[in-house]
Amino acid sequence: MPHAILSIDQGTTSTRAMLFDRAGKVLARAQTELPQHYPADGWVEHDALRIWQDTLAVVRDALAGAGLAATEIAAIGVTNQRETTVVWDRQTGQPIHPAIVWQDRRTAAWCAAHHTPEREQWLADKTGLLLDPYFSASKIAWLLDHVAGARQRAEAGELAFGTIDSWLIWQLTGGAVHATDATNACRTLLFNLHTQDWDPELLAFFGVPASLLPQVQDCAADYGSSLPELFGAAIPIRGVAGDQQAATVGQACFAPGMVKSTYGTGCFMVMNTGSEMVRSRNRLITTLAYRLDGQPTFALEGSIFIAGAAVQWLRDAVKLIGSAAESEKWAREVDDTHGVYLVPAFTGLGAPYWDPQARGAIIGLTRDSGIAVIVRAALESVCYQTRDLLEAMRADGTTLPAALRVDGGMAGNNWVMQFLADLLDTPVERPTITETTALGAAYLAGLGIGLYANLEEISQLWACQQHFSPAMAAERRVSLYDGWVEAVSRVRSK
Ligand SMILES: Nc1ncnc2c1ncn2[C@@H]1O[C@H](COP(=O)(O)OP(=O)(O)O)[C@@H](O)[C@H]1O
Ligand SMILES: O=P(O)(O)OC[C@H](O)CO
Repeated sequence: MPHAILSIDQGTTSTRAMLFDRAGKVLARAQTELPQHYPADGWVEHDALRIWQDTLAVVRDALAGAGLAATEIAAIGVTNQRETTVVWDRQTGQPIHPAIVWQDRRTAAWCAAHHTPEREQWLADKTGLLLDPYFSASKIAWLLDHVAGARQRAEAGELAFGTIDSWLIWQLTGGAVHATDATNACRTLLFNLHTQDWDPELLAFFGVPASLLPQVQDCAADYGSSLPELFGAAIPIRGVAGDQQAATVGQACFAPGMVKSTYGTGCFMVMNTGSEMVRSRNRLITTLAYRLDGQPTFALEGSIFIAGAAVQWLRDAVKLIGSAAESEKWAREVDDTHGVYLVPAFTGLGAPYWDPQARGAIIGLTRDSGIAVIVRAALESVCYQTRDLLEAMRADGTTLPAALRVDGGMAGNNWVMQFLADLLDTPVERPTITETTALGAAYLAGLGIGLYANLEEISQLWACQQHFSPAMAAERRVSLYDGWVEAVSRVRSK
């Protein structure tokens, strides 16, 4: 059997293809940026056909880069930005509207109008989620209500819904397979974590006809094969997971209590809770880590909307730095921010606050506060927000991890990783391969095609590139975090 695995990683800002060998070594990669469309305040859209064309292009580039033919690829793994919603015509394969992206807030008023404490509880009990525009269901309902004729066509069975994984699988298989995996399904607000299937009561509440929905499968399963004419030969599609769940697999967080934290534009922290569906009392999400052989493995997730984006803001909006990497040099220039805190609530606050009305602030400025202090405060804010999530997990009664496994662009900043270890009083570990999202999808596809016998084999492949040990005095750690809690309280709207 061929030993290379192709991973398609369709993210919010880019589409990439990576080829891995069985040991997880990168053989080739190709990437292209994805344009963002903001047609109205709070609206964010993607061109779904462009996503498909970009996917074809990066896969072909990666194959050419590695000098491999499609016949030398054992399987395809697909991972994707989650929640983003596409509805298309089953006959023509044409989307009826641009994709509505996870960040899109157009259904905020609908969610607010339907919010009652009882309903929040009902939804959380079934789905582990909150009634928030972030998740797919209200986006689907919006499309059915605002695109002319869409509701009748959906009821007649003419339309299909999918998150980006389903959309790409449909296109890759020429419309033969309309499927999604359980980790993507559980981000829609339509999927019942207990029954592990679509829930008729939820479909009725959101007004979504069952005929729109893809079949829900395990993360390592048979998703058909790519059409032979696309890449020169058919390639089996055997692995699928949402990007944060794929990163959890790529980080080999397979034991309960293991946590990975991904620092890209935002930060997503996922704690494996095993077969136990831990219900957060602190506004974390209960979600799936993965589902294999019909067995769900659950997780607690905290989502922070602004992490690396705070560094982009320093670079692009206020122009204090010339590059993201330069932030590290500035942070090392001062030994303290002397009470200055930057709360990057640019788009409200995510977990555990869920406060869409909060806005950002810099607090505690004096005449001595220069560029270094402000840059350092921005980097520190990412660590304080991570501590907020760990505190919420601690308050939910989970055992805190022995070490935090990190990845994503910002994990390359050694100063941030050391401050993170200090502030959490927990070791931070950065793996040799930081493209853990693509790697996780490749591992799932490898499991699906039989290249790996089990998760144990995969966990042997994880290797630490750098370990950051906590070294801060307890007193300082406590007083710094107290200052952050006070700073957040000053920007909150409720
Ligand atoms: N050395 C660095 N220090 C701080 N932030 C960084 C550094 N390198 C990259 N970043 C930040 O990481 C983000 C890019 O990470 P990436 O994982 O590619 O994100 P995404 O997949 O969300 O687009 C950017 O927001 C950038 O500002
Ligand atoms: O594409 P990313 O890496 O920004 O991840 C997006 C998340 O899946 C949204 O829930």
